[in-house]
Amino acid sequence: MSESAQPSRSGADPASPVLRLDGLRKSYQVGTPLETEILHGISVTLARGEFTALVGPSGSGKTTMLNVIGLLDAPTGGELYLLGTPTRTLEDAERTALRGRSIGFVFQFHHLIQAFPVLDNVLMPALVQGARRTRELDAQGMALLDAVGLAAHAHKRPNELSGGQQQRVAIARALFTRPPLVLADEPTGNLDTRSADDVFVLLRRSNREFGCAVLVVTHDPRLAQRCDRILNLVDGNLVSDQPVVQAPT
Ligand SMILES: Nc1ncnc2c1ncn2[C@@H]1O[C@H](COP(=O)(O)OP(=O)(O)OP(=O)(O)O)[C@@H](O)[C@H]1O
Repeated sequence: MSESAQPSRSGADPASPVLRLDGLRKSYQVGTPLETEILHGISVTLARGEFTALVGPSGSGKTTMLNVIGLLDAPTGGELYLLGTPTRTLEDAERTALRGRSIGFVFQFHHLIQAFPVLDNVLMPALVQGARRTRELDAQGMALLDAVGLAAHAHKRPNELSGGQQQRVAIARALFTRPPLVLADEPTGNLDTRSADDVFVLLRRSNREFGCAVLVVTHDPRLAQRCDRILNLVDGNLVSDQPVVQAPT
């Protein structure tokens, strides 16, 4: 995998943490004038290259937090710094551009486009940012598919692959633009134990070899223990932030 590794293309200040949340709040309007607050002022910093689990009971706000961090949903209070850039006051176009070059997403349901071959799915983040389809781009996609062990499947449709293989394609897609931050929302939630392990190992390897910070939501304590750090969210509050002491591998 390291052959195709490249430095981050974000161009942001390399000294700043990849992510800093400062009193982040998120409310939803559930009626008029009823508003319900889901995230109650979260402050946390993720260093570059850190591999962090986000755990917590169902309904505690993990997906909400990931969506806000991913600039898919706007916070209602506090500030979110991505690579040192405060994001609250960004215009939509600036926010979209920052998201595109800084964040890779891996969801529980991989959201691959079934109408396109696997390789095209991997290239998609670059294509939607306006990259031209060239041989070089294809070669980069193939190198990444090779790295996730799926080069032989490049020209198949995603639904010809197993669930675990499709999730590995989704990881290759998330890594294609070499984002400094990868957000993964229960990426193994839909997989059997063995495929879940494979996907997790791949995320870990990507983190080590590409140097991207990974924030992964998981309900699986076994997987959380394989991260560098565990954030525990309860009722929209960060109640603990613990380093994980790794057993030697
Ligand atoms: N668009 C919305 N409008 C109103 N309330 C919402 C909205 N999205 C989420 N919520 C509420 O926010 C709370 C947190 O939901 P969220 O999906 O973030 O929790 P979670 O920790 O990811 O849960 P799970 O582990 O079950 O996926 C829930 O009470 C949910 O009903």
